[in-house]
Parts: sequence; structure tokens; C-alpha cells
Amino acid sequence: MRKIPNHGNLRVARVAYPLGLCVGLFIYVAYIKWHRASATQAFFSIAGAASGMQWGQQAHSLPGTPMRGHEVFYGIMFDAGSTGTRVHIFQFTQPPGETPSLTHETFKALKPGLSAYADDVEKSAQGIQELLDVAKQDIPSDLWKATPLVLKATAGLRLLPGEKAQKLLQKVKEVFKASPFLVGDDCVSIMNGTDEGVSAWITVNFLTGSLKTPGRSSVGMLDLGGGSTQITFLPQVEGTLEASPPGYLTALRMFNRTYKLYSYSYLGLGLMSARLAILGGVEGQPVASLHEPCANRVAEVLRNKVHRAEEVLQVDFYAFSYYYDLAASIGLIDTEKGGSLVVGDFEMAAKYVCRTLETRPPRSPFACMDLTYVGMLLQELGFPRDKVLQLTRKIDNVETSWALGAIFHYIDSLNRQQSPSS
Ligand SMILES: O=c1[nH]cnc2c1ncn2[C@@H]1O[C@H](COP(=O)(O)OP(=O)(O)O)[C@@H](O)[C@H]1O
Ligand SMILES: [Ca+2]
Repeated sequence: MRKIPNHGNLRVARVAYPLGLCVGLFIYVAYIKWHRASATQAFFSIAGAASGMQWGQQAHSLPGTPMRGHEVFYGIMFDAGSTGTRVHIFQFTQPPGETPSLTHETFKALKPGLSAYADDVEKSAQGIQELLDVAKQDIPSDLWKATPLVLKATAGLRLLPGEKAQKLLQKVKEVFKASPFLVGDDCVSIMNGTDEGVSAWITVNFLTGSLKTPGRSSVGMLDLGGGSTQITFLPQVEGTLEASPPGYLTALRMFNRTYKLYSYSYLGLGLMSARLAILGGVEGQPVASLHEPCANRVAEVLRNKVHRAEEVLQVDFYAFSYYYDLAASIGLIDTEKGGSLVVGDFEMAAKYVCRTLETRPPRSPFACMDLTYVGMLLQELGFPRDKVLQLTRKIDNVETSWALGAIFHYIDSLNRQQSPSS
């Protein structure tokens, strides 16, 4: 199998900013759902942040510990994904008179996801408690009561019957309320798919520095979870806006600028959901030459589900989650450092793995199917075989996930509750 040169690291190194990148950039992000068909813009808040000054005020409302005159404060974001629950503990540092910077992230993940406890809610508390203990060890105890604690659930809970999902969230809330951290009434929720995509877009553009440098083009974001998959980018071509179906465009206001983002979350097209859908129709397949029947099934599963935006050709994309894991598992990228590949590599790898299942069994019994699915999903989304993607797990030691974008928003919303006039 062709080993792809690792352009991604160079790229990441070039674009990566020191962790102290100014968080003040983000202050006052207001998030507006924008419907092409409607002249009226419906507002709803999502991704946080604001001007340096407002972030400064925020830092005062969340008291921190002075360290050599530097104020240090924290935010805890739980990601309740369909296949696992993760904690992200963000540390911010604010030198006197300056805006706060993101200075550290502690990350820990547990499997399975919260939805696996739908029929045994009591048992879900154990993992949550374990991750909370990580936060307690990481954060100085005098800051616990000023540190916001939030959990947002994604596809796993979206796909559960409402009542089961609510019971799980209620259990988490009980555990959170009993913790020493700052817990609001909105501390646990199911996040909608657009918020998920836009928060991840903010994270990756924050970490690559694209949002800091005026005129610098932003990057697109591809996230492939277990239950859903998101694509988000900033279109530059008017035709993309015109051709986007209702519900695919979202406006993000930041720095007196409105970003009209193309963002969509496909619920049920995450890798684990796709496996279920694909396998549903396969019975008694022969073990060899699986690629073709597999591709036929995948084509059926994807038919008429995915919108193709032509402009993705011109945008640089960062892809993570299962895109990363899958590429790493078969050596297309370095497991630790990530890297870049072209879209066609997934198809090429799929054909190879499907053909050699018996002679060279892959580590995962699903490898043939997963690679076939991902290769075809990307092509359905409009990516040609020669399109280069950057695959990253971390930029500057911070996880590329929606969690950072979402904590910006949460802290900003806390700030607005505390000083409604700002
Ligand atoms: O913060 C993260 N760091 C690294 N990998 C992550 C993170 N969040 C999710 N993932 C990856 O996402 C994939 C699973 O997706 P997830 O469980 O979040 O499903 P969902 O997004 O559809 O709910 C796995 O490949 C997992 O490693
Ligand atoms: Ca996820």
C-alpha cells in the first residue's frame, strides 16, 4: 500500500500558533441560523467568544488564581459521543491587562458512550465520576467552584428514544450537581448537529490561526463520528450559497463580521450507523472480492442522502475522528502525528483490504467495509479522488474537536447572564 508523504505535519507546524494564542479573538460570537429562502434571519446562540475587553470582563466574573500576576482559570467540557465519553479540561491564563490565552488542555476518553447505558442508567454514573476525578486532579481545589462544568451529547443520544435520553441526562446532572464545580441548569444537553459542526469549525480555525489573521483563508472541517458526520466550510462563491438546500447555511457573527457557513450534520451517516445500515442487507456474501458488493451496498445506503457542494474543491479541509482513525489503522498516515492523504487513497486502500481479506486479515473485521464507506462518502460530498485532506488529532497539543469551540460559547453565555448589558 502506498505510504503517503506526511505533508500534514509541515502544514500544521506552519499554521500552528503557540498555545497562548489570544482567546480574545473570539469574544462576542453570535450565531445565527441563516435560511437562504428567508430574508429574516432567525437568531440562536451557539459559539462563544468576543472582543478582548469583554473576555477580560468575563475573566473577572470567573475568578481565577493569580500566578506571578497571571490569572489562571478553567473550563470543563464533556463530549458524550455515540462511541465514548471524553473530558476536555481547558486552562486559560490571563496576564495583567491582557486578554486570556488558552494555555493547556487535559483530555481523557472512556468507552462505551453514554447511550450504551440506556437500559441501566445507574451504571452510567461511574464513568462520568471517573472523568470528573481527572478534572479534580487537574484543577487546583480553590478554583473548583468557579470552573464551569458542561456536558454535551451528540448522535448517540440524538438517536435514542427521547425518554431514555432524558433519563441519562438527568443522571449526569445529578452527578454534576454533587460535584464541587460550577454547574448551571443548562449543564447537560443534547447538542444539535449544526452547533456540533460549527463549534468544530471554530476550534480548527482557532488552532490553525485562520481566525486571527485578517485575510487569511479559513479551512474546512470534516468530522466522522460513530452516529453522525459533519461538514463545515466558509463558502467564497456566491453560487455555493445559492445552490445550498435550506438548512445547510448558518451564519456566525464574529468581530463585526458575519461568516455565512455551509454546515450540515448527517445523522445516521456516522461510521457505526453506516455499518448497521450496510450490514442490514448483506447475507451470505463470499469472503473474497468483497469490494464490489460492498460498494453497491454503500451506494444504496448513501443514495440521495448527501448534498454535494462544488466549492469543496477549492477549500483546504481538516478531517478528524474516524477519518483519522481509519487512515491511521492501515498506515495511510502516522498514528501519532497524523498527516495528509488524497481522497482516492481510501478507495485504493478499500480495494486492497477487501481483496486480501483472507491472505492478510486486517486488524479490524470491518476494515474493508469502513474504507469503502469513507471513500464513497467523501466522493458523495463532492471531493474528487485527487483532493488532499489534512488529518489531525491535535493541533498544538489541543484536540481537534467541537469541545473547544463549545466551551468558548458556554463561557461567553455565562458572561452574558452575569452582565446582561454587555
Ligand atoms: O476529542 C477527541 N479526540 C480524539 N478523537 C475523538 C475525539 N472526539 C471524538 N473522537 C473520535 O470520534 C470517533 C467517534 O465518534 P463519536 O463517538 O464522537 O460519535 P458521534 O460524534 O457520532 O457522537 C472516534 O474515532 C473517536 O476516536
Ligand atoms: Ca464526535
